Amino acid sequence: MKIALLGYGKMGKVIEKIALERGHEIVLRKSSTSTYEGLENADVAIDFSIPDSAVCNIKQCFDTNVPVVCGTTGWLEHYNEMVSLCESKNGGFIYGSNFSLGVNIFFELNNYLAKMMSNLKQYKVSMEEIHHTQKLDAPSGTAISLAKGIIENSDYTSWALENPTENQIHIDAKRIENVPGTHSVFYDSTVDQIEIKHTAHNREGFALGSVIAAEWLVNKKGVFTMKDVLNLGR
Ligand SMILES: NC(=O)C1=CN([C@@H]2O[C@H](COP(=O)(O)OP(=O)(O)OC[C@H]3O[C@@H](n4cnc5c(N)ncnc54)[C@H](OP(=O)(O)O)[C@@H]3O)[C@@H](O)[C@H]2O)C=CC1
Ligand SMILES: O=C(O)C1=N[C@H](C(=O)O)C[C@H](O)C1
Repeated sequence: MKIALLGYGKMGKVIEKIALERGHEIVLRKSSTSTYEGLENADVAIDFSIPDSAVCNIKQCFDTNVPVVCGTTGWLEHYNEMVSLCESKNGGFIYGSNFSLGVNIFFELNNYLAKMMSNLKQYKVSMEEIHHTQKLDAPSGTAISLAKGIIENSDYTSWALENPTENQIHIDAKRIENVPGTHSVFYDSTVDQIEIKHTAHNREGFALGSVIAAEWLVNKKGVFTMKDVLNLGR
């Protein structure tokens, strides 16, 4: 499979290593200063760039008729627009806030726990995410997905980084040198605390998940998620 890497930073380089190990070929390594030359030869593109460039990169893939897996976070206000564009251009598109298998299982666990806790009003939910200091967006895309899962299964209505109201989920976004990504969900009462937590030890899980998603997306049309790729059911 011929892969175009849109973004060749910390993630792009780990994705390249795993893609080569799995027998794929890299036909483009795009950074902020290079062009899209080579994209037209790709079977699939994998975008791990920056919040400000993701939309432009995705559009370029649709225009070039190359299916695209996007792991870049911090651009979600344009997600619905990209879904409509994908449908109108008959493209292939997967966005995932987190491509690791562990986090995708954690998402399911979070939904289940939120449903169970929804009638137990003595517990108050909150979240913490910890990432390296180079991260451009806060809260993390993963934290936003976790909050969405809680909102869909409870009476919480939105999230807030500061001064949450009664119906808002507080997300504490911490930045600590060299942390690849740690997410916790807490339910606190006056007598105890329940905590679920996912800790990434390195970036390999994210990268492997994105390559598996790319292998799955080739020759497919439509908008999908990691849940489809991993066949985790609806
Ligand atoms: N979904 C998931 O599983 C995961 C998502 N992420 C997300 O992936 C993104 C990238 O993370 P990371 O690799 O750590 O970040 P880095 O800062 O290490 O790399 C970003 C790369 O994007 C490049 N870039 C900037 N502008 C463009 C552009 N217009 N087109 C193509 N590339 C461009 C940069 O190029 P230059 O060097 O020239 O500036 C750089 O190579 C982030 O949004 C992060 O949140 C991260 C890990 C897992
Ligand atoms: O920027 C990162 O590094 C990460 N970003 C993703 C996010 O915003 O959730 C996924 C992972 O936690 C690492």
